[in-house]
Amino acid sequence: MIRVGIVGATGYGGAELIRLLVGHPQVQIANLYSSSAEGDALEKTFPHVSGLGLPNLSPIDAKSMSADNDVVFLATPAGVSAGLSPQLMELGGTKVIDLSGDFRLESGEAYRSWYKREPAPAEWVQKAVYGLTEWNQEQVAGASLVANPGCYPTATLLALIPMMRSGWVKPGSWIVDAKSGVSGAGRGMSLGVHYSEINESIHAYKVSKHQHTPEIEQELAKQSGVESFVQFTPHLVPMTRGILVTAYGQLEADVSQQQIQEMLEATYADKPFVRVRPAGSHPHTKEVLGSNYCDIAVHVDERTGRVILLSVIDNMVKGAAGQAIQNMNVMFQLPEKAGLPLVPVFP
Ligand SMILES: NC(=O)C1=CN([C@@H]2O[C@H](COP(=O)(O)OP(=O)(O)OC[C@H]3O[C@@H](n4cnc5c(N)ncnc54)[C@H](OP(=O)(O)O)[C@@H]3O)[C@@H](O)[C@H]2O)C=CC1
Ligand SMILES: CC(=O)N[C@@H](CCC(=O)OP(=O)(O)O)C(=O)O
Repeated sequence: MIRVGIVGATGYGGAELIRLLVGHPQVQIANLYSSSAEGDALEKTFPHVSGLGLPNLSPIDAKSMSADNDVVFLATPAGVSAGLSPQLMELGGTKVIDLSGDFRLESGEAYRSWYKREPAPAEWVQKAVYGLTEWNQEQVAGASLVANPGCYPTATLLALIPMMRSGWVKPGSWIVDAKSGVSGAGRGMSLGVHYSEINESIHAYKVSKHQHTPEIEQELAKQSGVESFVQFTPHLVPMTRGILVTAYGQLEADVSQQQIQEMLEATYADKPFVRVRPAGSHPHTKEVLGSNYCDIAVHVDERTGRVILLSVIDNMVKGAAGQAIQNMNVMFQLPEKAGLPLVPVFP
C-alpha cells in the first residue's frame, strides 16, 4: 500500500482528496496534517467524514512527514508549498504533489508579478513537473515533485493545446471566457463568497489580472511551440462546483467543424478522462460533477471564421484532487484510473 499524507486536510481540496483516496485500492491515508487543529479528529471540522477511521490531524513537520509517507499532497494556499516542498525534497523519502500554484510558473519574475509573493527556490521550480497528465505523462512518471495544474488552466489547456498544435488557429487570437462555482475559492470566508451577495448574481473578476493567465500561456507555448497571449476572463457563478470554459479562436485555415472533431477524437482516443463530445453539442458542468472527466465540444461559426470550444470539469476533481490522484497513479506506475470515479453524480 502507498502511504499518503495530506496537508490542508481541513480545506476543500484536502476533503476531496480524502473522499477519493478512501476508495483507492492501493492507498492508505497514513497522515493528515494541519497548521491550526493539530491533535483534533477531522470529524470536528468535517462531520461528513465520520466513521472512516481516519488518523487525527498531526502538526506540520517536514522531518516526520518525509519519513512517514510515500507521497504528500499539499492542498494549501499559495506560499506554503514554496517553503515546505523544498524541505521535503531535500530530506528525500517522499514524493510531493502540490495543488497550489507555487511550482507551476517557470519564471520567478512571473510568479512574483501575478501571485504578489516571493517565488519558490528556482532550483526546485526547475525540477518540478507540470502535472497536466494527458500531455506530460512521461515526465510525471519520473517526477518527485509535481505541480498540479490550476482549475481554469486544466479546462482551458485540454481544449486549446490540440488546436494550437494543429496550426489551424491564429496565435494570439484566443479569448477564454470561464465560469467557476464558488468552491473554487476554497473554504475561507470572505464577502466575495457570501451567500447573499453572490446568490442569483454573476460577475467577472480579476479581468486581465488572473494568476492563471501566465500558466495557460506558458503551457500552451510549451506544447505547441508557439508563444502567444491569451485573453482570459474568469467569472463567479452561484453554484457549488464546476467550471465551464468557452474559448474563441480565429481560424487561419479552411477547416471544417468535422475535421476539428476528428482531430480532437484522435488526440484523446487513448486518454480515459477526456471525452470529446459530438461536434456542436453543449456540455453541462453537471455532466462531469464529482468525476475526473473533462468534456470538450467543438463548434465552428462559418460566418465569423471562429472556432468555439466548450470545456467542462468539476473544479474539485479534474481541476484539483482528481487530477492530483491521476498524477499519483502515474508516478507510482498504478493504473491511471485507479481510485477515480468513472460515473458523474447526476442529476
Ligand atoms: N478549490 C479548488 O477548486 C481548487 C483549489 N486549488 C488550490 O489548492 C489549494 C487548496 O485549495 P482549497 O482546498 O480550495 O483551499 P481551502 O482554503 O479550502 O483550504 C486550504 C487549507 O490550507 C491550510 N492552511 C492555511 N494556511 C496554512 C499555512 N500557513 N500552512 C499550512 N497549511 C495552511 C488550512 O488548513 P489548516 O488550518 O488545517 O492548516 C486550510 O484548510 C490552493 O492553493 C488552491 O488555490 C487548485 C485547484 C482548484
Ligand atoms: C472561484 C475562484 O475564486 N477560484 C480561484 C481559483 C484559485 C486557484 O485555484 O488558485 P491557484 O491555482 O492559483 O492556487 C481564483 O480564481 O483565484
